[in-house]
Amino acid sequence: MSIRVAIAGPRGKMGAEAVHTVMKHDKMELVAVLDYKEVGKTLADLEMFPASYTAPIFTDMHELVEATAPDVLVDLTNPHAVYNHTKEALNLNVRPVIGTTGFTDAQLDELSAMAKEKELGCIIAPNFAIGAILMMKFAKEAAKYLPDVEIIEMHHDQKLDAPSGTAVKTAQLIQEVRTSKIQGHPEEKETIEGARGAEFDGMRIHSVRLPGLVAHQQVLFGGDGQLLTIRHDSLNRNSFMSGVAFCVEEVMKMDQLVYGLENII
Ligand SMILES: NC(=O)C1=CN([C@@H]2O[C@H](COP(=O)(O)OP(=O)(O)OC[C@H]3O[C@@H](n4cnc5c(N)ncnc54)[C@H](O)[C@@H]3O)[C@@H](O)[C@H]2O)C=CC1
Ligand SMILES: O=C(O)C1=N[C@H](C(=O)O)C[C@H](O)C1
Repeated sequence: MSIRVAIAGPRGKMGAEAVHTVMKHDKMELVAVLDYKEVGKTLADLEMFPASYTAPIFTDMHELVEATAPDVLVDLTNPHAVYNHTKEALNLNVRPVIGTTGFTDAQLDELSAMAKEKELGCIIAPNFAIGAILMMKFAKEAAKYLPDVEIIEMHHDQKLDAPSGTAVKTAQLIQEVRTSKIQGHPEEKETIEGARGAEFDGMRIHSVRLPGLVAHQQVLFGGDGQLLTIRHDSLNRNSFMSGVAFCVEEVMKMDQLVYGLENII
């Protein structure tokens, strides 16, 4: 039996890749897509997709679910839309696989409680690329020994949220093992606001946005006379697609929310 998949954000950079991934997958069926405005009746009406892509386009999640009964909703939209999409999907007994970043801690807690109550799988993955998951795992390990750390994340200049979901997740994983400390000189002062980056439990996170970049992060650890750099580069959005397919299959076996692929690989 195929897994019935719906995708929110099909015209986006990630959404379009995910459409191709699901269409090519022999265990999945793309039953519908969700957009925020009327752009056509089916994907085939859009120039960017071939005529064989006949999944209908909806602008309302309730109508989409009623008409096409998806098992899974993959969301690749934006930080403003994703929370409501996730909530609506859970309410309609559709399992969310969320790649969109920008959740608050309170939203994650609320969605986790909802998924638990409904006994429904839900994956919120700040990064689907296996190399990025390994970077985060290695950074967590390194922080046990080298607690002075700064994160530099670098993305394309169309990105809406800063810091990236991956940088936040990396800092949270490091926080689990690192003795809390304020870094840098105790009396340091910024002469231009923001010069030292965002502060997370004493760590600093720096966000670079430039055309030409895709998604890159380095985690720098400083020690006595030494520097360790752990770096990951996504060179294209195909780097995320095996993770998307993995999550769609995995979420069908789950009955609660998981935040971060490091918990299930
Ligand atoms: N978890 C991961 O591995 C990755 C996550 N991302 C995240 O995925 C999200 C999307 O990234 P991109 O594709 O680069 O952005 P994008 O801007 O290219 O695409 C977003 C799409 O969502 C659509 N959209 C906006 N509001 C909507 C709504 N209410 N309903 C349906 N569609 C809506 C827009 O029309 C647009 O086509 C971002 O939050 C980004 O951070 C991006 C890359 C990898
Ligand atoms: O917006 C992006 O492009 C990406 N967003 C995710 C994030 O915020 O970490 C994942 C990846 O870095 C690409």
